[in-house]
Amino acid sequence: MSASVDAPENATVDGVSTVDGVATADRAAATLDGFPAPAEPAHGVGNTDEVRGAAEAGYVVEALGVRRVFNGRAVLDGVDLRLRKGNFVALLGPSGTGKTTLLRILGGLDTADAGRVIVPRVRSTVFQEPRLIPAQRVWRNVVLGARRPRAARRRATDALAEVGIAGHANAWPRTLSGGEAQRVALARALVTEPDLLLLDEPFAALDALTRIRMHDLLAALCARHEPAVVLVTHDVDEAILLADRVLVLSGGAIALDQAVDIDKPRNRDDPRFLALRATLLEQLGVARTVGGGSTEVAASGHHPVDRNPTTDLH
Ligand SMILES: Nc1ncnc2c1ncn2[C@@H]1O[C@H](COP(=O)(O)OP(=O)(O)OP(=O)(O)O)[C@@H](O)[C@H]1O
Repeated sequence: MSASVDAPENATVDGVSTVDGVATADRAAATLDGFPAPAEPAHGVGNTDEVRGAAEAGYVVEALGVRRVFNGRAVLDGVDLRLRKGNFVALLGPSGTGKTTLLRILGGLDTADAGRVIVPRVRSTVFQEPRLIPAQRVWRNVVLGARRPRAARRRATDALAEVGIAGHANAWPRTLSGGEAQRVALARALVTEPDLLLLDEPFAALDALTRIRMHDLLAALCARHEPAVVLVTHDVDEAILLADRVLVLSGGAIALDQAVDIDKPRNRDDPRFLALRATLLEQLGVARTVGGGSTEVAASGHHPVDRNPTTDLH
């Protein structure tokens, strides 16, 4: 399905006029049912056949032949990714394989050198650090990107209640624990009701018990809001627990696209879970597996970090 073409920035790629390398389908265009003609896409992108075609096919995200070159090296070279509303994919891969780069391109924070990227206009990113503004109270942090500031306070309160920390609305960010701060970041990401939620190792800095709670929270929020989700993680178990599909990025492209056909909530002792974990670790070049705990691909990309949820407390 690769449609990779070499093209300079701010040029027409495969007929999709791009301002920043990302063609943006508007919310209506990206819905599955009752598809109307795309209207007013962001970034000055015209109503192209490609944007319309992706939406008509039911894709919220359509990235084809994505290429990104840094210092003469193609970090991404022919990445294809299509997502429908409610799809949840986890993106695994050794360190430096371009996971964050792909996420940044989907989020409009970076530009593909070639290929076609269609994403919905309303999208949010959660990073490993909560990135809260210290001088703003929690509720104001939540509604920073709100489009209707008048109802902001109520919407912030609702969003904070949804992530379980309504009582902290008036707090300053510095008074929050790491888990609470990341809940605020999640509330901020969801308050705009994004069609695409991009998560870049959002739980990596949290202790193991908080991480488990955040997994449950994220699963519940995604079931309710049904955005398309791309989760970058080094934690193979996290990927299997949460995602409907696990992708492995290797050699600049998606080397494995594996459906997770296990009922939710998923149990790490389930034989299907264990089998999939072994498959993914093998794909990642990791020979060792760990029973019971989470198996994380270390930053070097070649060795797992053994974790035990009951003892891995910071
Ligand atoms: N702005 C940039 N300029 C130059 N090189 C870059 C830039 N951004 C990323 N790179 C390089 O691209 C490669 C991929 O980086 P990226 O952060 O996307 O990898 P990753 O898979 O997310 O890694 P990790 O798992 O360690 O977070 C790395 O070699 C990185 O140094």
